[in-house]
Amino acid sequence: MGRRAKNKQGDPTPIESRENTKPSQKKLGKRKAEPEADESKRPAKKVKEVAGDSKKSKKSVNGKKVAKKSTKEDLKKATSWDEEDADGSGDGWEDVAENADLLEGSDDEAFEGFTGDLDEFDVEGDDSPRPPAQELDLGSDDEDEEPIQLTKSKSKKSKQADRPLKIIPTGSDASSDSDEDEDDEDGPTTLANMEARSRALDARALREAELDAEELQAAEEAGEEDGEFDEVEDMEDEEMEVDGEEFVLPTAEEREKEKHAGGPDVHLVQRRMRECVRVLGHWKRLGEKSGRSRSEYIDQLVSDIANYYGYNDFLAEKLFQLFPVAEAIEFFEANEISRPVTIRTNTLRTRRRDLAQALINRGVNLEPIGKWTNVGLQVFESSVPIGATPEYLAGHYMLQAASSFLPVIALSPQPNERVLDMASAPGGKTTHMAALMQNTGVVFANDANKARTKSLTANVHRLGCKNVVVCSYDGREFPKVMGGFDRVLLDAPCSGTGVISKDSSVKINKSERDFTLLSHLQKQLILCAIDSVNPQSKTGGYIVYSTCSVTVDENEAVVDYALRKRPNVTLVDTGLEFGREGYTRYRGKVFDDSVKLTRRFYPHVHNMDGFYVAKFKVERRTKAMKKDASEDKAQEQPGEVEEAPVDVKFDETEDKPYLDEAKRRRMKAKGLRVPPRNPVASAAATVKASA
Ligand SMILES: C[S@@+](CC[C@H](N)C(=O)[O-])C[C@H]1O[C@@H](n2cnc3c(N)ncnc32)[C@H](O)[C@@H]1O
Repeated sequence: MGRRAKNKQGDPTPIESRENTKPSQKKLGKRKAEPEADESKRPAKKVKEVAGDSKKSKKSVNGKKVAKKSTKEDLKKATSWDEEDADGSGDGWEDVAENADLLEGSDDEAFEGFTGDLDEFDVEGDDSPRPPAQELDLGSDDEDEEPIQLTKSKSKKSKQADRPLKIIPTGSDASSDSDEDEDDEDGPTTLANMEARSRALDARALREAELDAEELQAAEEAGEEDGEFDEVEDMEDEEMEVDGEEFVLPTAEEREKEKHAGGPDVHLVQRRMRECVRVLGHWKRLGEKSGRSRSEYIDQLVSDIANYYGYNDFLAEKLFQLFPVAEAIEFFEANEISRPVTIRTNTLRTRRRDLAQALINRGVNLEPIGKWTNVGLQVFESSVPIGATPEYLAGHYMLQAASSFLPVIALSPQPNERVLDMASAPGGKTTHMAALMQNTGVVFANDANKARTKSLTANVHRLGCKNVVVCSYDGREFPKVMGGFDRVLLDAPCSGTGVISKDSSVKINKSERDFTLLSHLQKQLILCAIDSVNPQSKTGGYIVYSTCSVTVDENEAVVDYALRKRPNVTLVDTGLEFGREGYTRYRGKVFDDSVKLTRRFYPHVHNMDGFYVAKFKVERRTKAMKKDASEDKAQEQPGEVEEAPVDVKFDETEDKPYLDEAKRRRMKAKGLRVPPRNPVASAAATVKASA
């Protein structure tokens, strides 16, 4: 079976953006049409954008070098949070796209600039928390309210006009509302009709997605046995010729030569990518004719993707493998575009409609994100910096990526519960949970990085969360430190491959070793998170595991590991209305069938950061479970599944190389002489972890 076919995943998402179903040739074609001067600089520019260290950037096209693969040895450095905010200075800027126009202004500047009167925002005392967020309904429940004219949104062209208009809407809420949705399209958007407008957009997107899906299906059924998009047939002959010459795929040697000569011309790269996508998408018809193997085309395409978008070869291939060929290009393209700026209303301080009104009055052009959240607002443009408004300073909202609402919605913490946020800084999700719990119960907000707890604490105070206790332990010390929680959120440290659009350094600084170490840390943390839950909780007994990464090693592999090591947990529905199913098979790995209950989110599909969410229910351990675990073990394929001891946390032999590595790092940090690595042990660890 071809590589693409192996990797292909069915699309369970009810809606996909129109872009998602377009073959990538179009996108690449568009690039071709762009001015040459800009184009030739593009890869180098991308690399230059890498935060803070343009010298890292080396190898590229046209003689420009793109950065060497990272040689970071340190797991800490492998994670996205350190690079983002190692000094904890990112107060309130949790997971937010860097959009200079909208977000400019540091916190300090913002405080200096604040001269307003907080009373005007009708801030309720913290002692009388607002009703739970679920009860808020923007617009429709308040017909007497004076409609607020969003004149700006009608008269000005949004800066986001070139992107899919909305963050992905839900598929389930469109059809029944269609009449009302269509209604009064041309009138001004008011707070009263905002929700309906939002639904209308959702409904339209659904209809378009359905049409796209139908078209796609029709195209597939129309005889393209290859199973990929077939809309370029007419262009076939034209495309096969490049500058009057027939396109010929370079050999591996030619590719090497080309690299040594300083990299290919950017136009050549574009053309080749287009050709490779086209041939791979029509393999039966075009592949055989080419006389080359599918893997030769794939190697060329991956190499060109790395070059064109500025990734190291390893990461380009790793991400490429996640998708069918044409979709992979969509993913890489989406990583070049910022996601929409979004804010979360802090319902401990205000209501969404009041916040919207206050911000509209300040010249902010915004809309509800979509029906799936009743606290989110998408900011299209603003004449004031969104991170420095009086409302921001008064804690009426958190600048927060839409994707990071998802794990909290899935966990759904209830009032009066005892909740652990195991890796919580800078606190976007902690403060969301505190609000859902209406400032009752207690949220233990933990983060191993003490520096980052500063911004966490600042946010907790700013947003008026009174039920939060901040602490700083290594998450792996739980439940020894504390256990018996009703719910636990593990928003795990990860590689950040879902947030490349906001941190492009990920493109070049992640190596295979980083993924190995991260996956191992995540596996350790998830077991500790599970063990910290009180299985007898009357109201809960849940854990949510999430990452802002799209790799399988950090997501399904971790979840599957937890299922194997802890027979007392089961995956349950996340309750999220959209998102693709988690993989149950991936490149020879087979995961538990229930892993399909987990959800994946992608920039090119949902117009959100790449994200992953899994929800577990934790039950009491019974003797039968222990027995089952050993029976399961007996049935395991040799070499495929690790031992699943119920009482033992980690297999020390298996973990020894990692533990040694951690010890080396600690010694290094203390300035002690570090013993040389045991090459046999490290190699064994790498082999085992990648098996
Ligand atoms: C993805 S960020 C968390 C973002 C946070 N949940 C939020 O919503 O604002 C991951 C966090 O894990 C923390 N971390 C890394 N290793 C950890 C460990 N072993 N135990 C606990 N926290 C850890 C990092 O300091 C980082 O703040």
